[in-house]
Amino acid sequence: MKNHWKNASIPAIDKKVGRDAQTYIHSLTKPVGSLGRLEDLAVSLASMTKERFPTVFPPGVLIFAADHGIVSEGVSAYPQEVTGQMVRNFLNGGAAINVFSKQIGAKLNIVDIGIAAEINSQTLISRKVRYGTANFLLGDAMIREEAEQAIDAGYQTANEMINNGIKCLIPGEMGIGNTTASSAVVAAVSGEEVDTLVGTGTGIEKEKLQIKKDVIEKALALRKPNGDDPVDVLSKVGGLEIAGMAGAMLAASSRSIPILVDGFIASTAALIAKMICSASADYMILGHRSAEPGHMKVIKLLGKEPILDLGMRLGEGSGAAIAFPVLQSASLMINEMATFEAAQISAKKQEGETRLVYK
Ligand SMILES: O=C(O)c1ccc[n+]([C@@H]2O[C@H](COP(=O)([O-])O)[C@@H](O)[C@H]2O)c1
Ligand SMILES: Cc1cc2nc[nH]c2cc1C
Repeated sequence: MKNHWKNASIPAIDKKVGRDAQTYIHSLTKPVGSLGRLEDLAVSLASMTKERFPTVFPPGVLIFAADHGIVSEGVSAYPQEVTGQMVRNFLNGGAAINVFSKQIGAKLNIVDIGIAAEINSQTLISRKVRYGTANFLLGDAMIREEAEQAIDAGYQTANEMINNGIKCLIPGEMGIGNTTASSAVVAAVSGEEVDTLVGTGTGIEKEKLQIKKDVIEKALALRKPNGDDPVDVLSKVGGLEIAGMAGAMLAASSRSIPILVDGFIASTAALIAKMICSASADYMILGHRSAEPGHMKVIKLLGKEPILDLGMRLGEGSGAAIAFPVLQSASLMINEMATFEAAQISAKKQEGETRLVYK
């Protein structure tokens, strides 16, 4: 098995292009700094793409779907079959991410990286590593080679979308039980108390929440993942879609393509990608803050401020897709606004005044 991602090299972001973009933004027809974080986003996009006039269109939404053996411990509000059923919904165009992908003009690809069922479809990309992970309370979720293979599937499928012209990657996921796997992964790599990380996921009741916390604590004690080894953590308590998204992020960063990161599960994958190669994080922009409590911790570890905070907790890449128009505004601003010089507007502020003065 070839692991393409192991040979990847991630170029440094170009801070000089970022500084040039910042200077140029100051010459646009608006009071200095008045577009707030939109200006910072434009500078980040310039440094990532190495283009003074960065483009993020078209975006590509790449969804990884997989199942989780841990679901048999009663940690989700929904049965395992919903993963495959929702994938059919994606293929039929009826899910939230279909609607939002269409709204933002995104290309949308769905990858079966480990659904515990057979789905026959021409449009589903089949990169099944195994039929769901094993119940990680009873044994490792998967073997190390499978985690590596899943990272590679993500790396390759993202590279294909980039070859086909996407300018911004939105990795998404579908996997009943994956908030349990993500909480376990974050606890393992951060050393944070499980109690502070675990949330209700798809909407479990109080009693189930306690079971979920106990299951994760017991599993971490039994599996003993090495928090310094991201592939070990993935294989012991992780998930195939988390590995796939991490691989996709490694691919995008190696190609200087900005990554718009979704909620708790996608951010957990971002953390894994960052552990594999820290330079990958320089290409990540957080789309939104999920309602899942563990996301707060992951956001802190990634050291970035999410664009939106809408109380969303759907997954599928949906929060990032919703944030995409903001990123697009940043790109269009620097690409299309007139400079003071071109519009013949005096750029000089009068003492105590911020109004523009027309010549
Ligand atoms: O992205 C998030 O922040 C998020 C938070 C809670 C739930 N989800 C979605 O819900 C599923 C996992 O929830 P659960 O309760 O089955 O672990 C999975 O398909 C995710 O896409 C996603
Ligand atoms: C219906 C449904 C849709 C989802 N999309 C992402 N995770 C999900 C979980 C459920 C249960």
